[in-house]
Amino acid sequence: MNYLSPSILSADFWKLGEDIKAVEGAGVPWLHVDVMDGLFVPSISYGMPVLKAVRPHTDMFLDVHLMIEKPERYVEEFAAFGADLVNFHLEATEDVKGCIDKIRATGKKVGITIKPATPAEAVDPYLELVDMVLVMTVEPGFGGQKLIPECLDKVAVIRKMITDRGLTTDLEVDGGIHLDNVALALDAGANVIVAGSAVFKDDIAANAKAFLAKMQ
Ligand SMILES: O=C(CO)[C@H](O)[C@H](O)COP(=O)(O)O
Ligand SMILES: [Fe+2]
Repeated sequence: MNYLSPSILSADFWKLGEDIKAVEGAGVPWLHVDVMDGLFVPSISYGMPVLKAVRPHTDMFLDVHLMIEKPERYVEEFAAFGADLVNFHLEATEDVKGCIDKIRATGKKVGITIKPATPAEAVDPYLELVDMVLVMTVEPGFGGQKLIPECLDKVAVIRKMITDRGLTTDLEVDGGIHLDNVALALDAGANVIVAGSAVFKDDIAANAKAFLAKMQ
């Protein structure tokens, strides 16, 4: 099953609710929430208050991408504020297993994320423990960047690991995905597609529907 997860990082925060309703109305199942701390990545986005504000107004699956140092400090709070899945970066913590366990204990789904320079093999020891692997296809920190094509090779490697072990782990790509390259990501083995700047511009519902049509 394929899922589109539009990133609200590129939404218009003056009318965030309206932008979210546009994608929900188009039939989009997931929503991607990027949290940046200005330390793990060079920018600061938003955090719990935005998640808390959005949660009561949508049934979409809230896919939270933590780009923060020592995520174990906050994963329980993000779960409590309405995340359905909490993704954290392997590079951001010295205790990956402990962080997975903390998220698991909240009853929410667990995702692990790797930056472009981190090899696919880094996820190997955790594959049985998580619901999703997120492969960054740009350097985390900003929306609107260009896809790094080599990252799709890692997607193919991780999809093979998942298949070989008989797992049902979701595999997400994030960064620089547009209508003209989404097929490459799907072909590499991704089944969850994040798109920010390609969705939250002009006619948002039409953009979302165009992605959904390419993802069936
Ligand atoms: O995690 C992210 C940035 O660190 C965003 O989810 C990502 O960049 C989405 O934006 P776009 O589709 O415009 O590249
Ligand atoms: Fe993201």
